[in-house]
Amino acid sequence: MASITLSHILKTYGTGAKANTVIHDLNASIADGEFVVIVGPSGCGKSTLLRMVAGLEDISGGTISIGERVVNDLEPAERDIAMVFQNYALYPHMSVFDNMAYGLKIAKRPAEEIKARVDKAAGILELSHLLQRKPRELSGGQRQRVAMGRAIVRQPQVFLFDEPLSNLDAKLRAQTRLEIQKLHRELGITSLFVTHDQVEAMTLAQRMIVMNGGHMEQFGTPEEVYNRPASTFVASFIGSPPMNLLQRAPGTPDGQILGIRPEHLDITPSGGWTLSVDTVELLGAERLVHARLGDETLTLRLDESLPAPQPGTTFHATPRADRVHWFDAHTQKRIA
Ligand SMILES: Nc1ncnc2c1ncn2[C@@H]1O[C@H](COP(=O)(O)OP(=O)(O)OP(=O)(O)O)[C@@H](O)[C@H]1O
Repeated sequence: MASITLSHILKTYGTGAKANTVIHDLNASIADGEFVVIVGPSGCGKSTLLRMVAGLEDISGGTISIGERVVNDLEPAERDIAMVFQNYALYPHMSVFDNMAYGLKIAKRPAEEIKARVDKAAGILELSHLLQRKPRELSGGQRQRVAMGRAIVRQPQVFLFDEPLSNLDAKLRAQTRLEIQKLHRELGITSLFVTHDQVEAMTLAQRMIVMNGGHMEQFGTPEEVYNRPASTFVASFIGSPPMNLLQRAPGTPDGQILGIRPEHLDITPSGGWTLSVDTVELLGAERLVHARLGDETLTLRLDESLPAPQPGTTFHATPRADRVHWFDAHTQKRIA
């Protein structure tokens, strides 16, 4: 196992007038054994960053270290990493056993050792009864487990996951998420996991890197990112529905933005803000009330058991004082 240190990482595609910098001076230290999720919208540079750690993409500037070694100029095979991809990348003509054993065969490990390592990984992943099948005879979730098994048998210092769950349906995704958590608890291997899904990020991460346009907006635990978002971008990217961001709510100083999450607004008989209801959505255990405050819109999340205001009516609500966030309207950064 090993730590990963990203120091002043820069990535530019193309040269001269066509140069396009997609990662800007990124710094992060991932501890030995830590599970870190890189999350952000499409095109923010998260796959590029992961691929640079893997050695599948050149590094334009800065250094990447795995443990004590600077790996900038090492081939992927020399970095002691294993990567799990979205499309599984299994060999269709090989059995599950051979797919999992492939890397060890290439590394010329003895046959007994290969069998022992594959059997152990198959046991952990509940694949023991499927070892003689071909990938086409497996479900999507089982294929993903084989891809993970192939990574485990190599006993790498670092696991890299590139959106490994995005081809699975919602139920399998949730189940595989739990399996990955369990696997990490058992093996404790330093892991970097890329996703655009904030729920996946919040549930899997010990710490998460939130990226936007090639910049790291925040690096923190899910609790820190949720409770103290570093910018309006993080505030609206993490959390569903997103945090309400209001520039003209009563009491908002000039040049500042008030942030309040939908669940942190309380309906009151009078006082506070006067809101007019646009629409109400029932989600099961809770209701979303979409309302207007002057010319701005906001959302409240209410327990389903509470009486909900009706569309077309007005009501009063008060933001919980200890849950209000302030951002600079110019820089969009959190005001301490
Ligand atoms: N080979 C390439 N040549 C030029 N530009 C590239 C290349 N690969 C990626 N880019 C650009 O780099 C930026 C980051 O891409 P990257 O694939 O890392 O984003 P991402 O956050 O992983 O997005 P997604 O979730 O859609 O995969 C994008 O603007 C993309 O267009």
